[in-house]
Amino acid sequence: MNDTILEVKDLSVTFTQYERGFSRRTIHAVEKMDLEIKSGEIVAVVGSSGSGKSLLAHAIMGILPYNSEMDGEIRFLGEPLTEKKVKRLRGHEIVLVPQSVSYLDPLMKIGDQIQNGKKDVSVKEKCLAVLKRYGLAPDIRRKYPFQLSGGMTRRVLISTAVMEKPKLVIADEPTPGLHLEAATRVMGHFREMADDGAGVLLITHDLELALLTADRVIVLYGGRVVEETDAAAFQDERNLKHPYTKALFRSMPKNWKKDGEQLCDMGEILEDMRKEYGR
Ligand SMILES: Nc1ncnc2c1ncn2[C@@H]1O[C@H](COP(=O)(O)OP(=O)(O)OP(=O)(O)O)[C@@H](O)[C@H]1O
Ligand code: NI
Repeated sequence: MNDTILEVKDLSVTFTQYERGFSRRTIHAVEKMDLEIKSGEIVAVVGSSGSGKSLLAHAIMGILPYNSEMDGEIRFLGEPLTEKKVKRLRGHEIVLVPQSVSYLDPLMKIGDQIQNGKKDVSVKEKCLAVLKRYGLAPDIRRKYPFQLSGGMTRRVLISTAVMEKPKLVIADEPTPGLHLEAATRVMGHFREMADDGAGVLLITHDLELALLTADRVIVLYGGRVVEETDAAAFQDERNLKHPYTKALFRSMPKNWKKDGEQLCDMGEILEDMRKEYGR
């Protein structure tokens, strides 16, 4: 059985900018990215702001901005994921837990959003079961997005995503604004989805949180993969190869030196990176 859910090969995303006069500039926002996710696996994608994380997610979902150009190959369950195909699978077999809570319609009740407008008894029952699973009370269905706390909104976004037992879950920064306990619980929900057979792509700034649950970690910088490793490698810095990954390792609070001495000069590493990657 082929248990590979997603394969991304040589993915590039570029933007063309027109500057004053007639000069044109191409921005290589994602460059020759490769990755693979298997059933049952959580792959964390980490990297600083602007490293191409959301574009990777949007390329897979088929929702890149109109002014971008994509190159490379994306395969889902062994078959090319064409524009037509992803449109059909989106919201069912392939789901996005979006970065922005503005994906919820402010004028639509939560229940209608989770049920995608469907009123059948079976869909309603499914909705109630999913709400229960994520610790939300049934009466949340009658509320509007503005009536929810940040943590509840995140759980609603996840509930919406899992209504149809997805095979691929892409979560783009699912935990900002959540306190540690709530964020840890969200990580647990992704683990459950993976245990149900899904492949999970978890995009985050928060490496420490990702390491609670991820199986593998892909580190991005400037639109490129600089390192890919088992999550377990992060137990010891010596397992990590790239200076940027080492810097991320050292920036995790648990690895701070007790006497306050800085273990590395992050500024120096970033300066080297800028030289190497041109940004
Ligand atoms: N619509 C656009 N037009 C032009 N350039 C864009 C556009 N969207 C993204 N980019 C470029 O691609 C880069 C990567 O964007 P992306 O949203 O993938 O970053 P990210 O890693 O998700 O960052 P964040 O952590 O802030 O969400 C940006 O820094 C920007 O240069
Ligand atoms: Ni992003």
